[in-house]
Amino acid sequence: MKKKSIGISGLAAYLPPYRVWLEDWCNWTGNQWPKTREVIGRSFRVRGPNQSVYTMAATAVMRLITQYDIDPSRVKFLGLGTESSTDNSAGAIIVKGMVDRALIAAGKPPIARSCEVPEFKHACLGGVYGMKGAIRHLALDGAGGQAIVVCADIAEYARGSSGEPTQGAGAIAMLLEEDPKLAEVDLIRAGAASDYRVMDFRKPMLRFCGQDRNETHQVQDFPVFNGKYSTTCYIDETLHALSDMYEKRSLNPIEYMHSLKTVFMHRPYRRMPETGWALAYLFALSSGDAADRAELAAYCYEAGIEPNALLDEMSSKPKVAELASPERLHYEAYPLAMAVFRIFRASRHYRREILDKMALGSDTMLDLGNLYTAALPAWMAAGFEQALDEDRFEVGEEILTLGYGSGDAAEVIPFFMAPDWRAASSKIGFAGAMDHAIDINADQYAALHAGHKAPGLDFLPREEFVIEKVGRSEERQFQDLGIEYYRYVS
Ligand SMILES: CC(C)(COP(=O)([O-])OP(=O)([O-])OC[C@H]1O[C@@H](n2cnc3c(N)ncnc32)[C@H](O)[C@@H]1OP(=O)([O-])[O-])[C@@H](O)C(=O)NCCC(=O)NCCSC(=O)C[C@@](C)(O)CC(=O)[O-]
Repeated sequence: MKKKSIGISGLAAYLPPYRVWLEDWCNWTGNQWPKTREVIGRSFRVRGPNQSVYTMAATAVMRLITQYDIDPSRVKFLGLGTESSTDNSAGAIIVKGMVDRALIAAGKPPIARSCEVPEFKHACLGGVYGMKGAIRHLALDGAGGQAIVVCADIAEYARGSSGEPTQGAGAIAMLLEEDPKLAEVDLIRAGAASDYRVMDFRKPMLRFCGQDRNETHQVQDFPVFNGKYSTTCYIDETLHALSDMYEKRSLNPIEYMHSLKTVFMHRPYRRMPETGWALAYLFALSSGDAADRAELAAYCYEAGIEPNALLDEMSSKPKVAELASPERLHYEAYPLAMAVFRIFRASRHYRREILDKMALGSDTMLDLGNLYTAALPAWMAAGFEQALDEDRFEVGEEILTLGYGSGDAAEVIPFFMAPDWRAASSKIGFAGAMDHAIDINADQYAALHAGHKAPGLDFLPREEFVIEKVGRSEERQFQDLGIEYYRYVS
């Protein structure tokens, strides 16, 4: 049986307008701007008082339907990937309800009545799992239809925590179908990994107890996390997912890495994907030919490390979950490899092998912070748009995507650029979605962060969903406590 070509035909974005410049934030908080610029980025967005993960998701879906002229009655799968949902029962059906009402009000047909509406949760990987679910749907019972997956999140961290400069908010919707216009997503040639990591980054419900949310009803969703340990988990899990893919495809890791021109990864902040890909490169050198091993040995000698000791460490398969204790959280899983990595980072090869492969869209990403599930698709959207401007992809070219979600799990999925990728990329409109921004000051940031109304922000929404009111009734005859009621502002 011939394998069906299924993948992505379109992408659309929504970002809340409220923007914090990290240089300003450094001045407000006494953090170092040179470090923040190098490690984290330039700015991030904050959700507004009338916004939730559902308003952002539904606005991105409306944009996708409009930009790609989708017939909603053909959409039989609407998946929501998020870790910021505020309803523990309903999920994507909320988004469907909002979009249907706005479509009907505009004289258009609603999304199919027979549409499936799952929500996918696994930290930042929920959107990738949603995309895989949609592809499997299109390959089986949903054949011939279309699917939409929307990834939406609000990444908010407690003030004063190490995660605060990595905040962000936004949503990316993707259209999936057979014979995709943008890129085929090849699940058969993908790799996966998962391992329980206790408390690298979690969101236990206990955090909500005692929150007084009377003013805007927004629940504060600050994670319980251990920054350094979370980066160790990211690196280890992405290495395992890559190994799975190499094995499945009988790839020579270093030859494969050299052959790729573009990589998009989960991006919680600027440095994380660079470090992850660079570690993968060093591991790949270790199983390469004599020249590759000589390159690795050169970095080892400069770092004062015996190459054989590094090779032993690389094959040691450390049990990262055993570092999940207060005494061991700061240990490196691969201490020698990390020391060699710092030498490699300063070498002339680093730009060619690491940074150049992540260049597409990466300047735009400096202004996004962490979008959790939407971080990887946002980078793809920004990257495809830049690739179109610079005519960078060949039809059939392989692009590697690497998703990661704390807790943790990773997915490495190859994309192959479709014949129509240029026309499909021209409709993404990512730069336009970024354009709309309102710079906020320290007081406004403090208010929005605390879930209060911000003084002096008189933004009038247009062509987007807002929360009109939040239910308060807990009567025996009628209950709607905490239910958000939405309006599409046309
Ligand atoms: C990531 C941390 C821990 C960093 O927190 P930190 O306190 O900035 O850490 P640091 O002090 O160790 O500094 C980091 C780097 O800055 C460098 N540095 C120092 N000074 C300068 C300077 N002047 N110029 C240039 N660089 C400078 C310093 O050398 C170091 O580089 P290294 O060599 O170790 O790579 C923090 O941002 C954090 O806690 N973030 C939140 C957690 C996070 O994002 N983890 C990422 C992996 S987990 C993940 O991606 C999943 C997630 C978070 O998205 C959630 C989900 O899946 O749902």
